[in-house]
Amino acid sequence: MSRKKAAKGKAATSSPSAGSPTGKGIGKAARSSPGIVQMNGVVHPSRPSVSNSSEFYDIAFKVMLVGDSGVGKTCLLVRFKDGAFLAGSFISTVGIDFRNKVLSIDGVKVKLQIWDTAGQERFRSVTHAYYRDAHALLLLYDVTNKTSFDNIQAWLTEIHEYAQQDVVLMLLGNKADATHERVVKREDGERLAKEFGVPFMETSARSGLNVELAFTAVAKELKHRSMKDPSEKFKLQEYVSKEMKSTGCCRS
Ligand SMILES: Nc1nc2c(ncn2[C@@H]2O[C@H](COP(=O)(O)OP(=O)(O)OP(=O)(O)O)[C@@H](O)[C@H]2O)c(=O)[nH]1
Ligand SMILES: [Mg+2]
Repeated sequence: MSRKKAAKGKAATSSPSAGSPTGKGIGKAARSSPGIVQMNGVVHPSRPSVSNSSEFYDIAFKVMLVGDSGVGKTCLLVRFKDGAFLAGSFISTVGIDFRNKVLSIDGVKVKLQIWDTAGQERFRSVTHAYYRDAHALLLLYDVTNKTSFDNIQAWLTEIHEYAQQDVVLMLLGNKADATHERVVKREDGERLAKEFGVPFMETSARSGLNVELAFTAVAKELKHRSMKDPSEKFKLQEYVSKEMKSTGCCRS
């Protein structure tokens, strides 16, 4: 399998027309710059990147982070990408942003292009434009914020409306480290996820709990789907449950 070179992540604009992950935007990017084109649900680079990144990859996918403002989407991405926690004052995302990360999954280099959306209502129309090209969605709520949990149903309705039917979806209850402020029990998250048939785990961008696992599980599922190898059976829900059990509740 030939290796492609990953473009380095950089801030995107709040307008879908520039650096857009939409079909239209991709087409433009692929023509005018080292970009990406979409084939059979898998994103391939149109040609080797000329960016300053040295990371090669075999297959690439788009993953979108969604959920209410303040649930920790940006912090989760920064924790995954840089292994750090963005402490201090809360800077709400404007429009949309993205970062790339290449993971090695069973010997295959899987590039995740991770889109960090703005949770604020006023940017919702921007987010809508990006859904259709997402291969996976990580839907977050904040275990210390009941409203963010109650809004999950509305997010799921929106996902049904705008995302691909076969999008890989996972529910994450973030800020699991905040024991004293917790208002949503883990069982409540589990119940909701079961009701909607989506894999679930609690995470913490602060401690790193399950952050790697969440992205790896999604990358494994996407890689499995794209390879369509019948000898290799992979079930996202089972993988998540097994990984969670093997490390108790609290893998970091
Ligand atoms: N204790 C704790 N705080 C967190 C965690 N993740 C994020 N935070 C805090 O929650 C606040 C919001 O985090 P962000 O990542 O900016 O939230 P967001 O979902 O990106 O918000 P928008 O960009 O407005 O949609 C910040 O003050 C973070 O420090 C976590 O895992 N634990
Ligand atoms: Mg943000």
